[in-house]
Amino acid sequence: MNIALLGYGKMGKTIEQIAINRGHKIVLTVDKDDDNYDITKADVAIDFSIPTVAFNNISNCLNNGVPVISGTTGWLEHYDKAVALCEEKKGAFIYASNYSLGVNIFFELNKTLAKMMSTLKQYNVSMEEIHHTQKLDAPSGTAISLANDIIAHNSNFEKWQLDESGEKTIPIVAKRIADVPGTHTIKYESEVDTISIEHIAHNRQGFALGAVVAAEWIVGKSGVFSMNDVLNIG
Ligand SMILES: NC(=O)C1=CN([C@@H]2O[C@H](COP(=O)(O)OP(=O)(O)OC[C@H]3O[C@@H](n4cnc5c(N)ncnc54)[C@H](OP(=O)(O)O)[C@@H]3O)[C@@H](O)[C@H]2O)C=CC1
Ligand SMILES: O=C(O)C1=N[C@H](C(=O)O)C[C@H](O)C1
Repeated sequence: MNIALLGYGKMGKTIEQIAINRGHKIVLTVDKDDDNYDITKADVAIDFSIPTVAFNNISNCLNNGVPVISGTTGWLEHYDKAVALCEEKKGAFIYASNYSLGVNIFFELNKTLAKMMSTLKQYNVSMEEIHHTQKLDAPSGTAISLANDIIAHNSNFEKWQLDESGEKTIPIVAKRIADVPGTHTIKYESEVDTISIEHIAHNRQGFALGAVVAAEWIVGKSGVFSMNDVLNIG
C-alpha cells in the first residue's frame, strides 16, 4: 500500500517504521509549511498532526477520494463536519482517540465497570491522565473517550471537567511529565475502599501498529468507522 503521513513527528516516524516493516511504502510525508502536495498518489493517508490542522488534512483527503485515518486529538469540535463531508463524498474515514489494542480493550473494561457501578452511589469516580510535556491538548483524547463512555453507561454522571469536581461530574486531572507516552487511570472511591483500572503505554508502538492496521483495513471501504469496527470488539 502507498501511504501518506500527514504529520511527521513522534507518531509519524513510529508509524513509518511499522508500515515499512509490514511491506508498505511511504509515498508522502507532510509537516508544517508543506502546503503543495498531491495526496492522490497515496492509497490511504494517516494523520497524526496537531489539533489546528487535523480537520483541514482530513477534508483534503476526503475531497480527493483518499481514505483517511486520523489519530490527532483536540480537534473534535469539527468531528461532525468531517462525518458529513465523508458521507457527501462517499469517502472512508476513521478517527480514534487511541489506536492501541490495549486501550481499546481498556475502553470495553471501562464501559462494563461504569455499568456495574451505576447502582452504587457510595462510590465517587475520578480520572487521571499523564502524558509527556510536549502534548498540546488536555485532557487527552483518550480521557475524553473514557469519560464519555462512563456518562453513556452510568446515569450518575452527566459531564466531565478538567481539574474540577461537582455534582454528576467526572473530574479529570491531566499531568504532564517528561517522556511519559500515555497513562490513564480511573478510580471509584468509597469510604471503605477504592477500585481502580489503569492502562500504561510503555512506548508509542501500540498506537502506531493500530493506526497501520486501521489503514490496511479501510482501503476499499466507504463510510465512517471506529476502531471497534477494525478490531471487531465492543
Ligand atoms: N490516537 C492515538 O492513538 C494517538 C494520538 N496521538 C495524537 O497524535 C497527534 C500527534 O502526536 P505526536 O506525533 O506525538 O506529536 P508531534 O508534535 O511529535 O508531531 C506532530 C507533527 O505535526 C506536524 N505539523 C504541524 N503542522 C502541520 C500541518 N499543517 N500538516 C501536517 N503536519 C503538521 C508538526 O510539525 P512541526 O513540529 O514542524 O510543527 C509535527 O511534526 C497529537 O494530537 C496526539 O495527541 C498521539 C499518540 C497516539
Ligand atoms: O499525545 C499523545 O502522546 C497521546 N495522545 C492521545 C490522547 O490524547 O489520548 C493518545 C495517547 O494517550 C498518546
